[in-house]
Amino acid sequence: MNTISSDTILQLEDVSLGYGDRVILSDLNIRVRKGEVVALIGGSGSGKTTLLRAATGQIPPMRGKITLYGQDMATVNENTLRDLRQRMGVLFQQGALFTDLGVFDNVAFPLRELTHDSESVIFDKVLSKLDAVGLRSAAHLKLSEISGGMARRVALARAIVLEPELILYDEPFAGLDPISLGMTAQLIRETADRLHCGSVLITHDIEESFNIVDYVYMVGQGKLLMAGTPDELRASDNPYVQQFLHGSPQGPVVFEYPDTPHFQQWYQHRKEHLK
Ligand SMILES: Nc1ncnc2c1ncn2[C@@H]1O[C@H](COP(=O)(O)OP(=O)(O)OP(=O)(O)O)[C@@H](O)[C@H]1O
Repeated sequence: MNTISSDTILQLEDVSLGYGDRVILSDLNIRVRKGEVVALIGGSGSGKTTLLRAATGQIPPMRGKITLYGQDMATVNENTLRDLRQRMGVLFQQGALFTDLGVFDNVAFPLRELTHDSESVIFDKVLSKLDAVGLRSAAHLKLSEISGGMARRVALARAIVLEPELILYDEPFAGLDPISLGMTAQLIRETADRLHCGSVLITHDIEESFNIVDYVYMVGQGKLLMAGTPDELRASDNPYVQQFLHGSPQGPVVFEYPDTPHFQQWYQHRKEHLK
């Protein structure tokens, strides 16, 4: 039975993810539709970046099925995977701009690499995307001449310049001042509405993201803790959800990295050497 509806862009069905034999997240059921902005929230080390890696085909699921644009990721070959990735924009946590290229050329890079657009088309597209992030008049600058927050906005312009069908944002609000933060949130919403693309937003910023997202998936304790609209999460009496939403240090959210046999092995080994 095909469980994918035509407007579904990304779907995870009963997916477990991890590295080697260590399971990080299990039994994930997630769906992102066209035009929808979805937030992925959870504590540090809960597996959010791991989930993004799985969605982009960088790591295979240990169990379950990941479908992107209707294609089962487990069955696609390298060429198809490359095509699928081209229809996807990713804004990584560390903006990952090319330091030897200036602002304009960084945003132009995907167009020059992946399209046959003429330089005059590229000129218009890049300036329009820089305009969208408020940096049109910074097009001529070198990366060494812009601030960290501006660099993140350049990275955002680059992530949307190909007008992708799915955009993955890894902590787009990190390191932004309150004005840039609000502007970036609005831009993410407007981009989704205008391109009718799906958007996945990894974030710790509950307040800002809840203003613009349609749906929230909250991960923790190795699983999906809750899925729902921002209002449903706010109304939830799940203690983990409440602790996370209110940023309380007391509660079920574990701050400590979990003890593992690998750590114990390393610890004993080190101790032996100290004797
Ligand atoms: N390449 C890897 N190999 C082995 N383990 C990894 C690897 N990458 C991440 N992990 C482990 O997977 C777990 C989840 O990490 P992940 O980066 O997905 O968390 P996160 O929710 O994005 O965290 P943060 O909010 O701190 O960025 C962590 O315990 C981490 O140590």
